[in-house]
Amino acid sequence: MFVVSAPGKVILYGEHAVVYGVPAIAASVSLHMYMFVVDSSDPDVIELDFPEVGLVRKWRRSELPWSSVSEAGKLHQKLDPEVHLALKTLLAPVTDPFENAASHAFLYLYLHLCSESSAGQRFVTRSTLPVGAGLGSSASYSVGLAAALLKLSGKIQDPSTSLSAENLELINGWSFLGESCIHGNPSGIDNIVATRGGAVLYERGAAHGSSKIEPYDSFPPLGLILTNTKVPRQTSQLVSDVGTLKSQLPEIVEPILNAIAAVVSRADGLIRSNCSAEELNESLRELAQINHGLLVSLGVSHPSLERVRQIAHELEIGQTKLTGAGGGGCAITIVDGEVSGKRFNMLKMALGDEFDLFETELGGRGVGMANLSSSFETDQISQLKDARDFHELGNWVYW
Ligand SMILES: Nc1ncnc2c1ncn2[C@@H]1O[C@H](COP(=O)(O)OP(=O)(O)O)[C@@H](O)[C@H]1O
Ligand SMILES: C[C@@](O)(CCOP(=O)(O)O)CC(=O)O
Ligand SMILES: [Mg+2]
Repeated sequence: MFVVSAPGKVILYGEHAVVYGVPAIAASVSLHMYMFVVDSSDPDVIELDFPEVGLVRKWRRSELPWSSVSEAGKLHQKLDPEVHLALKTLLAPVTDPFENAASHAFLYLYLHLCSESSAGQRFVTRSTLPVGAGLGSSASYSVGLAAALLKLSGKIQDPSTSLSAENLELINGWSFLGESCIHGNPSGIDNIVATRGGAVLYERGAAHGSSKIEPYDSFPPLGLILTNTKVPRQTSQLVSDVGTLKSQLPEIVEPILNAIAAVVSRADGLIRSNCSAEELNESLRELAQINHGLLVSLGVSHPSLERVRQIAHELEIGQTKLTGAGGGGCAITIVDGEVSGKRFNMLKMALGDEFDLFETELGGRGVGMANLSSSFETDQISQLKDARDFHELGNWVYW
């Protein structure tokens, strides 16, 4: 019995454009997805219990489309269309899009990493991250899933003190395929941040393995408020809408993507420079405003996100930008100076209960795993409340 965890992320600059090879800047957040792997009551059955997406499901291993899996597909470079299709057919009766996507990613990785003769297991998730809100819950789920199945299948040996660079590469590669099942066309930035943690400048490469990752050794301690508009949306739809706009109006969309690239390049230069904290904060706020405007012109904002922007502006709290795929979900406000309880509460009161506000630390640890003691009972999972409860479950190993 063991548990794995992976963090969510915020994209500070460059979302959407990153899908088309423009660099982007992202950092992990201190909200996590946890996946518990415990023995199933029936040795022939795999059971999923994912309360955040309302998924409770069981499959006999013999029902799964093992014959569609090829050895080449196991090299995890891109989705194998045959397995993808077999799973679409198997999951056609699952009409809820969240449940369908989570089951699809699970079974795709399970078929490739485990075998028909593996023992029965039960997989239970718990997440402190909002799902479908722009904070990379799909990537933290995919990273946790990849880590859990790689450990279960022995492809990652039980690590004693830390995960190796090879372990990390395996987890990141397989989690990208999980993200591909959920998103269709992910850039890879979310899964890299959920895997390695910290903060990075990421640029998607044209070929597998050619993406560039430039970590930040020290990321500025930005005062950041996260606001969840609670307007549901799916990243796959928003990414596909931007793709359609790009193919219909390339002469308009390409210059917007180039402008986003210039915003990211300017922000990267500033973060790596030794300019004063004040100058940095002011410039990063200005760049957030420009980046948001460019995302609006790509059609991925939402009236609820504009409301957060307007209120934060009226209260002179800072500059707000959507983060992640937009269309609802979360906004980040880069605060003018430090986040004080007073400013946080002012924004919270003005926005009201329709919105959830969080403070988060940027740049924490990536994927982790811990063995559970033999006395651990699955009933305990639903009683775990905060990061400390999860941390105390065992000796966690990280990268
Ligand atoms: N805790 C979880 N358990 C199961 N599936 C999850 C979980 N968190 C996220 N997912 C999957 O990720 C999808 C949401 O991803 P997405 O639309 O990219 O939003 P975001 O990544 O911004 O939260 C859900 O449909 C579900 O398939
Ligand atoms: C829009 C995009 O840039 C980020 C999506 O993030 P999220 O799923 O909304 O957390 C897509 C991607 O990079 O894969
Ligand atoms: Mg996502």
